[in-house]
Formats: sequence, structure tokens, C-alpha cells
Amino acid sequence: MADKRLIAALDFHTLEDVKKLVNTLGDSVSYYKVGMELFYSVGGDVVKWLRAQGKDVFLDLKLHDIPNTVAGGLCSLMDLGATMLNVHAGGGYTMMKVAAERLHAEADKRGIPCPKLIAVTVLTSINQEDWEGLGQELQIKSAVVRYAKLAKKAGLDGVVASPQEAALIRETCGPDFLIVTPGVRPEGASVDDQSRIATPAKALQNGASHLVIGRPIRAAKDPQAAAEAILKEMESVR
Ligand SMILES: O=C(O)c1cc(=O)[nH]c(=O)n1[C@@H]1O[C@H](COP(=O)(O)O)[C@@H](O)[C@H]1O
Repeated sequence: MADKRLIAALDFHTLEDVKKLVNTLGDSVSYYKVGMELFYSVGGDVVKWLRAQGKDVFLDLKLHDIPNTVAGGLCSLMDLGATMLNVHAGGGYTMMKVAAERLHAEADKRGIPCPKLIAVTVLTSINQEDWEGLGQELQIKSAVVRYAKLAKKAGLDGVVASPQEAALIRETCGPDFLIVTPGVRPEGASVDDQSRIATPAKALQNGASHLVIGRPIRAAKDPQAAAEAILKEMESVR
């Protein structure tokens, strides 16, 4: 049985590349992330294809707009059958609340299960210098926890944050709150454009519920072996 805590990021721009990786990883990986690169090139068909293969899908389009537009956008995405959708917490409490309410109401109306809705806090690529450049005065950690509390109060199921903030979020938001962490790098792997990172084991020890991992699997010489090594490391933290 695949470990559903691992979400492999499909940052490709063709369906052929997606099929190749998904077929290579086979039963080892059952949860995939479709982000803007793939969705903008291929559209909703990729989500439908993944669902037809029995895979869960995190549709990561990071909606960020006024409440009515975000809520409407989420309802439009609902037909694709994604397991999880996201918005930017920077859109504010009212936006998140309206989005969650409209998504739930729409799911009830259609008689379908409601996708999980999570909020991106502070992108894992943001470092202290970027952060201060934005004129932010809180520490990154404090801002992330503040966003997480707002997301919870607004009725969302969880957040996207770096593994470095996961412990504080878990302590603040309780055991059932989803904490989805990108910025995960096995020991010695290339950091790429990420800033606030940790290893798979450390991310889980800190309380992450899901790990989003892209290049360490996708760009590996042997993606199947890379995924298996990550899954083995994850297995040590239950
Ligand atoms: O929402 C996301 O998934 C996300 C949020 C964030 O703060 N940082 C982040 O890296 N991501 C996504 O997570 C994936 C990480 O990919 P790798 O850096 O290749 O492991 C990418 O698809 C990003 O779009």
C-alpha cells in the first residue's frame, strides 16, 4: 500500500511526461500534485486522467483574488474531482471564509464529497531577505502561525507551510489540521530554489501530515529508486 503522506509534484508541461512518471512510480505513489505549469498547458484532463488511475490529486492553483472570484473559481474546479484545492492565505480571512462556505455549499448541492481546502501561508522559497524586502516585521514563523490560525478559524482544513514551521502549527492548530509541506529535501539533495527546508523524516517528526516532493523524485536518474528511498525514510516516522 502506498503511503498517502507523500504527494509527488508533477511539474511538467505535457501529459506524456506525466504518464511516463506515473507509470514508472506505479503503486509506490498514490497522491500527485498538479500545479500551474501542468494545468496551464494541459488543463483539467490531467486531473481526470489521474483520478481514472485511482490516484488522489492535490490541485495546486493557489487562488488569490477577491472573495467572490476565489469562491467561484473553486466551484468551477470542483467538477474535476480533485482531492484537495488551495488558496493563498494572503487573500485574508474573509476570502478564506467565503471560499470554504461556498465550496461546502456547492458540494452539498451537487451531492459530492467536498475537496479539502488548504491555504498557502508563506512560500517555502521566501528567505529572510525576501521577507524583509516585503516590509514584513513579524518573524516568518510568527506570520505562518498567524495565517494558519486564520485559516482554521475560516473553516479551512489545513495549510501549506515549510517543514520548519510545522511543529509550531501542529501545537497551535491541533492534531486534525492538515499541514502540507513542500521544501522537503533528502540529506544531500540539491536545494534548488527552496529556502526553508528539512528532510522527509524531520518534516514528519515536526508534525507534517503530507510532504510535497517534486525534483528530488522527478529529476532523479532513477525516480522509482528515489521515491522508494524517501518512502523508506518516511516509514521510520509513524
Ligand atoms: O503550494 C505548493 O505546493 C507550494 C507551496 C510552497 O510554499 N512551496 C512550494 O514549493 N510549493 C510547490 O511544491 C513543489 C515543490 O517542488 P520541489 O521543490 O521540486 O520539491 C512545487 O510544485 C511548488 O509549486
